[in-house]
Amino acid sequence: MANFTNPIVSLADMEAVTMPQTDGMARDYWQGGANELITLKENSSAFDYYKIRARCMRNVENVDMTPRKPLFGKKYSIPVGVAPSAFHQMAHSDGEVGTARACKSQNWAMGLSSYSNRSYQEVKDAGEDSAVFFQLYVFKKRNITEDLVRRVEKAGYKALALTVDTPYLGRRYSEIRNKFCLPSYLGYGNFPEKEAPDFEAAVGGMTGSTNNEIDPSICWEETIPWLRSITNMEIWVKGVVTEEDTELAIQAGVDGIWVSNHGGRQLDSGLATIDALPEVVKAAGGRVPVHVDGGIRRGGDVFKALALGADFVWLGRPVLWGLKYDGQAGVEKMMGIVTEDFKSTMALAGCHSVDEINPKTLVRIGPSISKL
Ligand SMILES: Cc1cc2nc3c(=O)[nH]c(=O)nc-3n(C[C@H](O)[C@H](O)[C@H](O)COP(=O)(O)O)c2cc1C
Ligand SMILES: CC(C)CC(=O)C(=O)O
Repeated sequence: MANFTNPIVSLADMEAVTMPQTDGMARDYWQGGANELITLKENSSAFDYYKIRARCMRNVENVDMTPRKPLFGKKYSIPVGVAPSAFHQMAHSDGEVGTARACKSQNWAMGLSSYSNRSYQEVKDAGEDSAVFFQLYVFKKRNITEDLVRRVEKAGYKALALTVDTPYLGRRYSEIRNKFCLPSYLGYGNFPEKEAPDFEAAVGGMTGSTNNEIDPSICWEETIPWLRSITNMEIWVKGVVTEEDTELAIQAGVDGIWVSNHGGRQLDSGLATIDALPEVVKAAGGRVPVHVDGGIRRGGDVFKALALGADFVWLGRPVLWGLKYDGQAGVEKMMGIVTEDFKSTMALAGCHSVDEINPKTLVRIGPSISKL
């Protein structure tokens, strides 16, 4: 564990103490985003436009944080999970296995990145019922993708989270400037040696080319039916932010929608996800579950996303801060902070259960959103 003197009481504290002790290349990779970081910053700041309408005198001695609906038949502790992010061994030698152990011990759900350092099998063994989503990038070499999908299904993952906001990597200036590359002692856990994706070459965005390039031609008509033809896992799409794509996704037969802008790492100047969420929830109309990630750092942020209709929310960067802080124990500490903060928000807002967190518990102030 790094040497920290002050108690860590918020995720902001955890970020503040871990980042200065993180090697520059890793720090830029985790903290960075696309272009001028407008969407990255607004993902968090947009939460402040939503204010909670607290009810009082409601006997909140007991507060139940269990999610509204089970996820893949399981009741997790809280409707908050670990979003898939690449290369956890840059934060701690246990990598994604440490993350998975924390998820299992705290009964949280976890998504694993295609680009994990530890393998999908090691993570499944460590996380068991917590390791549910396998985040999928479809590669130009479809045989590599197909083989991977079949292997993760056999390992027991419940769903693919097909990332649909990354036909090319966003232009992340810090990664381009410092020529981001995976340290040579780390590997790509999910691919046999000869098929390892060449991520470094993709860092230039559209100008890059990779060994296993992400396929920019994926589309509703072709890709969802193709995935259906090769797997019985559920197929979710991660990166939908509009009502139009919500409808197309449902028409294509997806099992769930994950509202995301990749933590502001892809298209800059896209809407903050908390602002995109209501239109997706409305368009989905209860036909499929809707999850969201992006900028969630406080119990109040979780509350607001649930009030706007999300069934579940996911955390990206805070997991890396936790891993950096103290491996599995650091991730558990991060989870403890979020849990405590969410419980406190529910109680102070007068909600006994997640079911009571609905749009009436919120108002939005500040600049309004209108379509042109
Ligand atoms: C360092 C890093 C790596 C990521 N890698 C992936 C990835 O491999 N696949 C993916 O779909 N999303 C990836 N994401 C995006 C996350 O899944 C998630 O959408 C985002 O981090 C949520 O925003 P937050 O970090 O503000 O919580 C990554 C995010 C970060 C910060
Ligand atoms: C290896 C990358 C493609 C992982 C990713 O999605 C990201 O860095 O945002």
